[in-house]
Amino acid sequence: QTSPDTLTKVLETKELVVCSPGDYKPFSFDNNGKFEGVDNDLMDKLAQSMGAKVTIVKTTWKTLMDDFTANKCDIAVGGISITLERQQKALFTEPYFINGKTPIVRCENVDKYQTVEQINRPEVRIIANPGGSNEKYARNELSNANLTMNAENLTIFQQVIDKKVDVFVSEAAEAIVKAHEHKGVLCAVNPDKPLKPAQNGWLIHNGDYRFKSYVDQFLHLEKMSGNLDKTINKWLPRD
Ligand SMILES: O=C(O)C(=O)C[C@]1(C(=O)O)C=C[C@@H](O)C=C1
Repeated sequence: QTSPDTLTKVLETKELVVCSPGDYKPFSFDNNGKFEGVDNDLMDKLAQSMGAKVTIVKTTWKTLMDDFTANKCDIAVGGISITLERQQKALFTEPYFINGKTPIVRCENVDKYQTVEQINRPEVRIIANPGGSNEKYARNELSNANLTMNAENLTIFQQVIDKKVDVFVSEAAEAIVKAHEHKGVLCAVNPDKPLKPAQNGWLIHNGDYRFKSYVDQFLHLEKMSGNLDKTINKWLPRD
């Protein structure tokens, strides 16, 4: 089996095909059919460096690895946590964001849900979106809590606001964005000290070290120039 050569393909076709679930602010979210966020800005710039344009292929957290390994796209983005399980199926770029599991709660409950011990109890109603690391974390680390699965990520926050559930443990970046969108109503519990740390990266096809090296260098230059921080700050409110 020959290794994939994504760089040559993109240079020739002038198209960078990007998989994204598109349900996760600040990284990639579907804004009336247009995918926006940190990762989409960076994909536009990455494509531009190869004289190419981005085509988005929408995926889901459940189907992400299957869609990627079935070659539906050249690179996958959208706030993907770097995990060893995923690394067994594909390569990751260098990390570009430090993240980690962070409870999102109604603000009056911040003191109540500071630790895993406080959340992992039968009387605590938690919620999760299917297919990604949030579901895994809820099932593995919060197995004593009362879990409701919510088919899609976007409507979870209203369930917390409406007191249908008490805690959504998600990633720090999303917790910060949602606390900002629902100021005084939803709060992120210690987003700077996650319950479980994670870093985000992008998926590169197995064996394609040439493209990995290219994208890693792109990220390295974005970091050195300060542009990565600028792009993150554009989408991630700090208040
Ligand atoms: O699976 C992952 O790696 C993610 O970080 C994605 C994930 C999740 O864990 O489900 C994280 C935050 C968003 O709520 C949506 C999806």
